[in-house]
Amino acid sequence: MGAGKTTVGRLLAATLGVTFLDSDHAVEARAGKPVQEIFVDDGEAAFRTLEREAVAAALDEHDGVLALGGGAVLDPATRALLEGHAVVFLRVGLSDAVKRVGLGAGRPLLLGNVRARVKQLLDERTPIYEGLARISVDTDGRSPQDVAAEIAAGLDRLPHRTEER
Ligand SMILES: Nc1ncnc2c1ncn2[C@@H]1O[C@H](COP(=O)(O)OP(=O)(O)OP(=O)(O)O)[C@@H](O)[C@H]1O
Ligand SMILES: O=C(O)C1=C[C@@H](O)[C@@H](O)[C@H](O)C1
Ligand SMILES: [Mg+2]
Repeated sequence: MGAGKTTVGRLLAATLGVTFLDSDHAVEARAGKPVQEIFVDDGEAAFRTLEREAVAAALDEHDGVLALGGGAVLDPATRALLEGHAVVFLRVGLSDAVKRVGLGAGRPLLLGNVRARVKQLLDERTPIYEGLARISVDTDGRSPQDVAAEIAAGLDRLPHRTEER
């Protein structure tokens, strides 16, 4: 959270001239309410089910840049579906992440002590993100435009890019 997936993903799609989709927005469209309301009304497990379905549909139907919710890759089925895709990991350190998410509004998993929760999530998830990524980009102290430009250059260098999307 706060890595900049939504912000950078949108910029990258514009740079590449392709469409942009965010899995959180797709889940919200399916549920008819914001992510944090799904967590409160229905619980995290219900959110994760909707997220798994939304990501699977997006990978099947959408041909542009897909920004994933921060926890989407915790699901083994989602990880399997991402194989062969040009997965990008936006690396962010604790300090920049905390600055970017502020009080954590709209991010239910950060409720309570934002800094401690961000640290815990980064520690738990970084190995998973690193294991999936074809491209990793450091984002600390850099603008979203700069990060998007580095990803676009990295995609150009990936082998068999056209077959893999
Ligand atoms: N490289 C950056 N430098 C500074 N601020 C950034 C950068 N990238 C994103 N931001 C800002 O950080 C905040 C969080 O970014 P964003 O919502 O894109 O993160 P996210 O990874 O999509 O988070 P989530 O997992 O909650 O969906 C936004 O206010 C955004 O403008
Ligand atoms: O990191 C997470 O688990 C989450 C990140 C957000 O994108 C949302 O998908 C939701 O708030 C959960
Ligand atoms: Mg996002």
